[in-house]
Amino acid sequence: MTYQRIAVVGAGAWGAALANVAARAGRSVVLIARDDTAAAAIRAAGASPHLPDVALDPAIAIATGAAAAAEADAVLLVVPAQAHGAVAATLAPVLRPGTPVVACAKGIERGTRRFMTEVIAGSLPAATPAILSGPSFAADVARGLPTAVTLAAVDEAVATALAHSLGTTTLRPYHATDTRGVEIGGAAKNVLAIAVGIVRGRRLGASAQAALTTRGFAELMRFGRAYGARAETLTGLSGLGDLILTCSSRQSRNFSLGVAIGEGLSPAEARHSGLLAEGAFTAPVLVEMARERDVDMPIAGAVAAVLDGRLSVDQAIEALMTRPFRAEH
Ligand SMILES: NC(=O)C1=CN([C@@H]2O[C@H](COP(=O)(O)OP(=O)(O)OC[C@H]3O[C@@H](n4cnc5c(N)ncnc54)[C@H](OP(=O)(O)O)[C@@H]3O)[C@@H](O)[C@H]2O)C=CC1
Ligand SMILES: O=C(CO)COP(=O)(O)O
Repeated sequence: MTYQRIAVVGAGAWGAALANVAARAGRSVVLIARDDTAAAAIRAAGASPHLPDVALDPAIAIATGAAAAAEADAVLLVVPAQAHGAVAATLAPVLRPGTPVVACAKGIERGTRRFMTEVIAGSLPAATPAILSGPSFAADVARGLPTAVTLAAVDEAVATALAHSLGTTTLRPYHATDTRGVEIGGAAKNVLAIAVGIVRGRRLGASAQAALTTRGFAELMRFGRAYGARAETLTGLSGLGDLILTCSSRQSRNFSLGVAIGEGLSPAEARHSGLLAEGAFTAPVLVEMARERDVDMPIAGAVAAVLDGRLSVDQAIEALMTRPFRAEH
């Protein structure tokens, strides 16, 4: 089974890339921008202003307003994590019951401490929540470079149908049912990438970067286990895979935020780049949730403390390096 009519809600870098993916897979695609001004700019440029160098497939319809999603067989929700709930709620009056709504953001909702599929279930109780995550830079995906992601829904038939609807010879979606594992991997890796970026910016060396990425992965695994994820999901594309990508490339906005802080910008200055770094929003809530279940996450804790000014970069490094020696596992 395939979902033929796809609505992509959110016309930033990732929304534009996923709209191109769906069009390339032969689907009928509507890309829904935030407002008429944004839609007009996209139509004029033939591209999203957030991904200006990659042309949108001309077959993609550009629209505004939730009503444009009314005919959709499946919806990709591609706005920032903190906007998922509000934007999903606008779709409630128009979607048919049971329509799969795929969260494409990587984060945890602050305040409510909800994962992305929980946010969708809260705003759209009649929809079928799903999640897409994995190592995939929008620019690479939009250009048709080879990439692989995980697409999860609790009902395996839905996950499989979504994967068949979006998969092409350049984007391989692996289907899964562990939605919790997939959403935890995507959310946590952004926070850890900020830490590794700081180490790069401070020029602490490739060995330190590898150590921090690995110990970061241990934190991601501990958090995942405490919140019901399966280990094999966390070692898959949306956990380890995305962590490796995001902790090693300047293409990542989270890693780049860390680099800027490591090079000496204050967190406030570094966050003024205008680029979305989801890890900065997720860090405090990730740390709160870890504490709640007694999960030790010193690297994520250090990122949260640096971002909100409780620790300087040097104090955070010292705190991590002077922790008591312990067994690796
Ligand atoms: N870029 C990437 O490589 C990847 C991104 N992701 C994830 O996708 C999500 C979106 O990222 P990305 O597309 O890159 O971000 P961008 O900043 O490129 O785009 C965000 C889009 O969401 C819109 N938007 C922002 N706030 C709201 C709101 N309150 N209501 C409605 N629309 C809103 C923006 O509109 P406007 O332009 O008007 O502000 C913009 O179109 C993030 O969670 C990210 O982690 C996942 C994989 C890859
Ligand atoms: O999630 C991504 C790649 O998988 C994109 O990373 P950034 O949001 O850090 O740019």
